[in-house]
Amino acid sequence: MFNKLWKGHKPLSTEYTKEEVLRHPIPEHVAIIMDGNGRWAKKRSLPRVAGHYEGMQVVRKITRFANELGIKVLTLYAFSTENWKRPKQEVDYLMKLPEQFLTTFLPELIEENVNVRVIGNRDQLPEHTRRAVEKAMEETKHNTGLILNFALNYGSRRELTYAMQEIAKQVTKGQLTPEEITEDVIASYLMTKDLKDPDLLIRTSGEIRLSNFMLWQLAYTEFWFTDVLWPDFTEQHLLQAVAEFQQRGRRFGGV
Ligand SMILES: Cc1cc(N2CCCCCC2)n2ncc(-c3ccc(F)cc3)c2n1
Repeated sequence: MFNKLWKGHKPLSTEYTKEEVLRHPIPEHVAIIMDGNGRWAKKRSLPRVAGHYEGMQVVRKITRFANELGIKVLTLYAFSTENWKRPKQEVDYLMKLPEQFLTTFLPELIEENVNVRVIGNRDQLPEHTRRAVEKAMEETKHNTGLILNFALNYGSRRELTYAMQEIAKQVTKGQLTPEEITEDVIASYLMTKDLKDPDLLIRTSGEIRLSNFMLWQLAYTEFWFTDVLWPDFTEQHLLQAVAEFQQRGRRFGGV
């Protein structure tokens, strides 16, 4: 696969302050493809899993800062349906991270009124992983602060395929006519049915593709790419992404 690197993004040229960013509307839903963890480790002659571990620390830091900024939903692409193809040792390590993250940070997340959610196919997760995420979802389901939404074993095409199958069943049963299949009906069959679409998508590490992530939901989302590797992503990078989002005039297809 020809990996076209995103050269359009200059290094952090303009420093933004939290106060400046808070003077303008904050994107309600920010989605992040947290890429570059393996490369971060390779640059330091470390094993790939060291990059994943470091990336997990950044998840905590950025979650806290997103909450401070008043972002309502933060969706993080933690594991795709394609990631099962990675070496078994790496997949086994990755499947331990949800548990490790929640064991360490769930008390703080509860303290900060964060509502943990997961989109993706949980049936295929190891029992210990599924148990950890379902416990966190249960223990935070009444929290009304930031929705921290992990995409875990998530694939957009699988999500769309399942939605179409369920809608077709409704039509077969005579409970839905083809004319009644509207965009809102389709959206109501997606895993993100309770969430508004992302306003801003961030992808790190210079890759410029969606990688089977929220293909329906990102129809009108602003994209912000950076060459920064996820383990090096800081609050200042999030401020820059939000500030640049605020400077763009979104038209939702209009003029
Ligand atoms: C598989 C995986 C990988 C993972 N990485 C760390 C971040 C960079 C991306 C790859 C590695 N992180 N980070 C946090 C979680 C997680 C998932 C669900 C949950 F409820 C709580 C935490 C996670 N899960």
